[in-house]
Amino acid sequence: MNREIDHTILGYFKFFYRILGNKLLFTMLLGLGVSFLDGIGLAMFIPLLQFIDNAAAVSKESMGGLHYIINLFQWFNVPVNIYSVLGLMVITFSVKGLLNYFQLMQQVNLRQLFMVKLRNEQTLDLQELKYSGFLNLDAGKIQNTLTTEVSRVLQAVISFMGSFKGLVMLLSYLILAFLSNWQFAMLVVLGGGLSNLVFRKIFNSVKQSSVQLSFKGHVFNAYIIQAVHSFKYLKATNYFRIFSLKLNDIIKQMEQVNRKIGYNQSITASVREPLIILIVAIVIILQIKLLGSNLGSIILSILLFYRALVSLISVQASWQSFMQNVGSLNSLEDLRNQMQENKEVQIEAALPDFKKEISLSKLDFWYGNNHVLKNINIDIEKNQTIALVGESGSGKTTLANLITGLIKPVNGDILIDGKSLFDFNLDSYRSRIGYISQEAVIFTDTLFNNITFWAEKNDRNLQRFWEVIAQTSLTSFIEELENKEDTQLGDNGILISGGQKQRISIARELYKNADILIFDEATSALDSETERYIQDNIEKLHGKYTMVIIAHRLSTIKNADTIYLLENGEVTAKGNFNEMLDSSVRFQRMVALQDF
Ligand SMILES: Nc1ncnc2c1ncn2[C@@H]1O[C@H](COP(=O)(O)OP(=O)(O)OP(=O)(O)O)[C@@H](O)[C@H]1O
Repeated sequence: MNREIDHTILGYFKFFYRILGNKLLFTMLLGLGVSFLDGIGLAMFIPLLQFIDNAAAVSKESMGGLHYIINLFQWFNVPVNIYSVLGLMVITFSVKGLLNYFQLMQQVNLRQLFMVKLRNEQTLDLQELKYSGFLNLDAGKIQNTLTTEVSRVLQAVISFMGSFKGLVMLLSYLILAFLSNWQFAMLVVLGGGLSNLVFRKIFNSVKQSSVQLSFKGHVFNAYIIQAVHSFKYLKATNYFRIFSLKLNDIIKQMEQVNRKIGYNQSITASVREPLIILIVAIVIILQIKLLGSNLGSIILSILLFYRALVSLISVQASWQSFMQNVGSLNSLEDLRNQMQENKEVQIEAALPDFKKEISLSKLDFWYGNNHVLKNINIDIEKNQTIALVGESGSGKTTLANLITGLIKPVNGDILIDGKSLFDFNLDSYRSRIGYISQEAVIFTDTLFNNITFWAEKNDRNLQRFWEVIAQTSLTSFIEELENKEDTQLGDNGILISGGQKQRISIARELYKNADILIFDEATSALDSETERYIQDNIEKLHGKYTMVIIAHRLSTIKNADTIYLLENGEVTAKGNFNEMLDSSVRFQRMVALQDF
């Protein structure tokens, strides 16, 4: 179900409530309690006024409706004296402090919970995303949303709660101010309301900038990913200079938006106080000149308003901070919607053990208008090795993607022991697949974890680890390393060659003990000698695993049980190596070109 951000206060509340549930309400309620106690504490100043020297000037008239507070003391049979009033004040502010402490602690817990929930939700969405959906998503957007935007959403929720707390404080002071002198209060509130119109315009502009900032962040991240990924190429060709110009440009654009937000913040932060003081000043003059009140009668209201104004400033500051980050709520929901629309539907029934064969039956596949695979019929018997050959773009990788269930055929079916693969849980099928691709996959972790995929380091697993290391001729390489299997690989690890990376990738799949091994140009980065060695090892697996080998180097597939020649998405010849040499002129030419 698609979720849209409803840009109203209730809409924002619903968004945060969906993630935090009643814990959000509880924290807000604590905030309410703090504000309430603050109001009560402040109200204690009123009886205190009775004890100042000129008690007559600040008597009943100056307190307006608040003189009832004094009656309250009498009602509870507490003598109204300086000790009882001060004592109550100390108690009220102490309880307020305690409640404030709980509220702040709760807020810390809430932040933690919020980040964990959001990040886990996003991780799950990414995990459940289907491959075709992933191809249509922008990598920059994914990265930016999962890192920067999530932090901005956290800032947004903190500012949102801050605004609420400030608002409650503001309201409690306003109520006290109204009780004290309603005419004065009315005029100040009117002036305050008018001043808010000015801020409203600025808030809207900040909101728009916030959305722009999210978008620019996606683009920036996409460029950064490309710069890191293609660093070698950009460096070797001196294209980095031109690429940097593009990066500089987007950095400049982001900074312009940030600057606009900053300028707005500077204006509002500096204008707020003088504007409010101006309003109060006008109201005081109006009150004295037009309504004929004396200053003594509004002194209490001024005190209350002073506190109310401090709260108003804090509400406005929190709201502005919320607006600066509100664009991230859109990004988050937008990406979430895209991921949900492209979620892979997983059927519960796990695939039973694969016993006889995988049949690709009358498969057709299109990428847009490009008819990439046409009426493919291939049977892969258990523990047999098939090879897919053909020129670049003939559809070999697409076929491998179909076999792994990463993409679904447009027509036809993939049958496992006669049953459609798509009637079973695809993850249960993929758990049995080992995929060794053209680009070796290495994670930033130790060699042991890279190969065992974070298995527990016990004797059994270590023994298995060294077995697959031997199978992939990595033993001497690892034994020469200072930290052996604990050597760090990946970005911050040691530099390893393309061939070593590929052997590590192969070792990982052998460790996994997959049923079906798919080698997509897996030995392309190896020198002839290592290739032969690995080839011998793959040969040793022949008959033990079901293997699909995609290879340009035909020497790699000499012993495959069946070779399929793909031309423009069609199988134009099949057979073992010698049969292919006899039957396919195209295959003969390919072999001749490779100087066997
Ligand atoms: N994600 C994609 N979106 C659109 N078209 C694609 C996509 N991936 C591949 N194609 C197209 O599908 C066709 C087959 O590509 P595929 O990668 O399967 O070929 P291949 O035989 O594996 O090539 P190579 O040997 O160069 O890896 C090509 O025309 C390619 O342009």
